[in-house]
Amino acid sequence: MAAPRDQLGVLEAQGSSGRQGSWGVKVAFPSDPAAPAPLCPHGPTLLFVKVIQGKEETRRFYACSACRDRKECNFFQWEDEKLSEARLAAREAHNRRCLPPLSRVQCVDRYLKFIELPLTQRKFCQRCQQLLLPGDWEKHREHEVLGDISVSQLKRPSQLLYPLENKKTNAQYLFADRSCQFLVDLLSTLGFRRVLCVGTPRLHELIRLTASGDKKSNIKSLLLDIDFRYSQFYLEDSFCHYNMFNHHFFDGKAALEVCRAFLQEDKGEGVIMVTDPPFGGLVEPLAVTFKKLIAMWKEGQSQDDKELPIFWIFPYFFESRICQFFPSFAMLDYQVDYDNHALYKHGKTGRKQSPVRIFTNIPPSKIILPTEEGYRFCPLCQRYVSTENQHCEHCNSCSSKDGRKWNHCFLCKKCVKPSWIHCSTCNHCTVPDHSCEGPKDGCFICGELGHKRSNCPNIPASRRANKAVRKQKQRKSNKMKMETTKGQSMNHTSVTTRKKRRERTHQYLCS
Ligand SMILES: C[S@@+](CC[C@H](N)C(=O)[O-])C[C@H]1O[C@@H](n2cnc3c(N)ncnc32)[C@H](O)[C@@H]1O
Ligand SMILES: [Zn+2]
Ligand SMILES: [Zn+2]
Ligand SMILES: [Zn+2]
Ligand SMILES: [Zn+2]
Ligand SMILES: [Zn+2]
Ligand SMILES: [Zn+2]
Repeated sequence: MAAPRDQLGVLEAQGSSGRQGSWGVKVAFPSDPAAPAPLCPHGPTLLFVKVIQGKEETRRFYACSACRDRKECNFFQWEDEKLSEARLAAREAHNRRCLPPLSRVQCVDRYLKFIELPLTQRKFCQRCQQLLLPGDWEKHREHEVLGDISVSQLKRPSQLLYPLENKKTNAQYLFADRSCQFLVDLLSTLGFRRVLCVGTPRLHELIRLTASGDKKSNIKSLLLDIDFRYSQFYLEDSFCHYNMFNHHFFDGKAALEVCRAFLQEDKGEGVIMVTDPPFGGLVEPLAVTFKKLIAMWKEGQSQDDKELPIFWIFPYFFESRICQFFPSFAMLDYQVDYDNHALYKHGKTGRKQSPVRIFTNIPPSKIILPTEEGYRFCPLCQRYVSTENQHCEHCNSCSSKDGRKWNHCFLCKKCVKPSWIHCSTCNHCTVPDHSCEGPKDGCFICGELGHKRSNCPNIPASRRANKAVRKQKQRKSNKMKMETTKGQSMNHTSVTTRKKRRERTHQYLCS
């Protein structure tokens, strides 16, 4: 039974489903909305439908909401499939086996014991990604163990833990200091007192660090993340093990109430949600989840017309898709940089321009972008824009999306990328080396003209990034091979060990 699971997300961006030449899967609505979705270890599954050439297949199926790779979670069930009692029992047993090794309460208990230990007894197993109490030492004797874990290390778990970079689940790309500091300063300038961090562990820790160091900016933060390792470092009121694709709290009602209380404190005043989901994730289930968090915040609100302030960090080519669900959102020009993403990081090793932006319902006029990093204020648009993003008098806006100067096309009546030309056969602007023969010569993925499969905005960013990273790695590896022949040997062991270590930790965390 082949589940078309790996194609998830292809149809997602820009609402491309239904176009000729497209294929993939999209989220569907259950025929019976009252019937609960079957559960996988990551909570309620989502209903998907396969779409080929714009046509939805009739048979729909449930699959994991969080993992876009069957290797990570292989849940599959046709919508109309009836399971035997035995299979249902086996599934329940599997879900139970996949529970984290420790309950939330046990984690907190261990953490409290750990911080009581003298420095010399505070150890962290790098292989198991776990803080060790003296009773655990023997079991980890042969593992790589870090000693003398200081309080400042405990306060920066995102630096102690290695990022889970598996693209199809965690895609844990951590903010570069510059972007993280910018966000913290901005939140403080805007006067927020509480931040609900959904999938932003590094921002969460920087907010807490800033608050403990500076009494004037005493912002509180609550982290919701699927990465269970973080539960070792926080008490119940500052971390919830959570799945943002189905609004599932792994620790049940108690955790949900922590989140509710956090959102509704001070009658909901002074709180903002900041989220940076995995880029390969589907926008629709995320939007459904965020609307549930908004509703939770609204319950505690007296004024109906207010909106929960949100920063949703995502690549710019998802603009139309995000605005479809949140019409009041605007995209800021600020380019968010990451530490561990070869393409989305600033400077020499990354490309200069990160495609990741902030989408928000806070008026852009209130958000000051740093002029020393190449932003300027446009008095006509009443917002900060990239310096090269010039105001187009015909569009009456600073129209560039990617930070470069775009050119106005009078025939298309809009600004277009600088490399594009107006093709009189196609009757619109597009890349110069296109073929004018119609949809079959357009993009293989979405059928649109103007870009090729490799640049399709409908491929999740992560996939494209992967490809570019693979290319980069290939180049590097070719270079290394050349160097090897010059007498150097490659260290295969370290790569294998790292891979094994990751697999083991993944078992510990997710299965
Ligand atoms: C792109 S990273 C963002 C990290 C952020 N840039 C930072 O530095 O704080 C995505 C984050 O979302 C988390 N995540 C991935 N899938 C998730 C899910 N289904 N539910 C909740 N969190 C998830 C990852 O563990 C990771 O921390
Ligand atoms: Zn799952
Ligand atoms: Zn260990
Ligand atoms: Zn302007
Ligand atoms: Zn224009
Ligand atoms: Zn044109
Ligand atoms: Zn043409």
